[in-house]
Amino acid sequence: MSLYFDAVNILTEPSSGGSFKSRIYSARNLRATPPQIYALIIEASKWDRVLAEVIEHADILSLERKLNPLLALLLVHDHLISKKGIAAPATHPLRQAVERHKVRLKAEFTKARVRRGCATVEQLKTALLREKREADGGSNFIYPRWVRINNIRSTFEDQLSTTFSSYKRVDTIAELAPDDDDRNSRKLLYMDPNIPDLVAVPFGADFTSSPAYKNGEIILQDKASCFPAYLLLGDRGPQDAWEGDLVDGCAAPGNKTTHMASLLAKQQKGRNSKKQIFSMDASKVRSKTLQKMVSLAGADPTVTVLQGQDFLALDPMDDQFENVSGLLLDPSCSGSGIVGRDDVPQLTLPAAKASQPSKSRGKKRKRRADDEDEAEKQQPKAATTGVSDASPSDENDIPAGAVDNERLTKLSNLQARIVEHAMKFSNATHVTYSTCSIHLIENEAVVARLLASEVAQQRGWRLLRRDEQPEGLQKWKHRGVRCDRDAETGMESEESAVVASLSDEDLEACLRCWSGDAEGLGGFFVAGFVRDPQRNTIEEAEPLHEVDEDNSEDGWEGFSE
Ligand SMILES: C[S@@+](CC[C@H](N)C(=O)[O-])C[C@H]1O[C@@H](n2cnc3c(N)ncnc32)[C@H](O)[C@@H]1O
Repeated sequence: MSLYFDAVNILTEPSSGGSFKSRIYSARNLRATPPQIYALIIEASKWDRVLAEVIEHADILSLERKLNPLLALLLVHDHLISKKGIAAPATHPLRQAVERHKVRLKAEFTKARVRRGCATVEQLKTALLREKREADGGSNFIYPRWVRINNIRSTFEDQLSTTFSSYKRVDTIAELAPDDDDRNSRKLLYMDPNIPDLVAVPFGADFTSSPAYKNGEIILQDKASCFPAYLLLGDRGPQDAWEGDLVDGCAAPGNKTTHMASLLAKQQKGRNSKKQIFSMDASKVRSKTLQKMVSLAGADPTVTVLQGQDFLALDPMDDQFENVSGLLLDPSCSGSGIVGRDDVPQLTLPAAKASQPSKSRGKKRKRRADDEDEAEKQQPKAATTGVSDASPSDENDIPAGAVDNERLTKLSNLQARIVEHAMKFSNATHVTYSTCSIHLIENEAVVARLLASEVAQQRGWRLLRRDEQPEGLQKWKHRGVRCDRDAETGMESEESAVVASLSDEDLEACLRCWSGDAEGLGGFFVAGFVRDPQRNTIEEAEPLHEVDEDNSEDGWEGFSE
């Protein structure tokens, strides 16, 4: 019986990140084996819609007060579908609670099959998969697994002939959508047309035990997160490779730093790598992850990690940074673009019934205290389960969730300060600013503020136009918006509280990603700034990093540890 309680616990506890399978395999205090629990949940999720119907029509939740909807669904699954039946002794009270109703359950199961016009149980299984797919909204909302090939340790061609050698090429993201029950084992590969060295595979693909992943030859990084480094370093080759130093000012856990290092390695093929990237994070704890990622990617010769370094406390006039020409800024944001891409199966549960006098009430039964108490504790949490909170992406330090206007304003103030600071580096010519937020106040509005700022005006910073962007990004069609988008309809909202005062050309220069469309991404924003290196009128710049007490985020959880 512990199998069913373990499965219920796994499905109802909050997500702690990682794939669903890895969470089961790393869970503590399980009494059943992880393969048994995983198989039960995956199998039950294929039949959930019909089982919910059967349980409701047989009315067993009213009759058996020890059962809750999720537990009933798992038990009835094994009772009706599994060859071995319920994995518990025949005398177990919960097994009896189901088997007492076996005639009714079987009759309702047959009726549900006939209602769907299926002659056999096999046909019913296929019909249910189709129903589930349609209920999931078809193939438009695909979040594949994005894999970036790390040029420091490998090449695109090497990976195609090793890690992905058994994968079949597909031409669209939609083809990566689950169209059968075997989604985790299908080996399909989509080559991304916008970002070099990036591929997508079906979400369930697990590389964590592959040599390429363990050796840092491939890095699991979402497509949108690859925009900033590519926007900054572009399509250069050995002839016109990036020459100056680079700064990643808000770098942990290090996806964009290692992407910059990979792009440099590709551009500088054959030449000795030298320290060229200063990568830092204000959080000491996150800096440790940053250092680990840099080492795993083989980027130590190129990257100097400044652990626990506040970017705002760097002196842009320091000799150390004299050769810095490009800066990538991906500061803390609301994370409102992060999508919950948990692969936990979504189970449709039978409706819970108000407890009615049970047939078994009053009968003296040997009490199985542990199991029965546990069954009572495990009350249903929702009509469907397996929907855990969107876990924060590793990249974002602030968990996604409701954010109020005051908080958004504070965030945008800090974001603008960080990019303005970057614009002060004496020989900087390129800066990128990005967020995984969908809010205009953190995106186009920050860009508008930056363009109007004193440092941008004095030093001639302007946006990198669409026609100047790397080829792959010029092709990207989702551009800046003037008003916030309505979360429901996706249309620009006329009532948007913030309106970005940017020209059409400036909006074209901004790149946006949206969740819920056919691109397979979450919400993301990035803009590149450039300036003419000859224009340099700010040597006597204002004092550094004056903390504005009103807007100070120092005491605010999320930025500091
Ligand atoms: C969105 S995350 C960066 C993700 C990272 N760019 C990547 O791609 O893996 C923002 C990071 O900025 C750091 N941060 C925020 N303010 C900072 C500051 N003033 N100086 C340095 N790091 C800062 C946070 O600690 C957090 O790790």
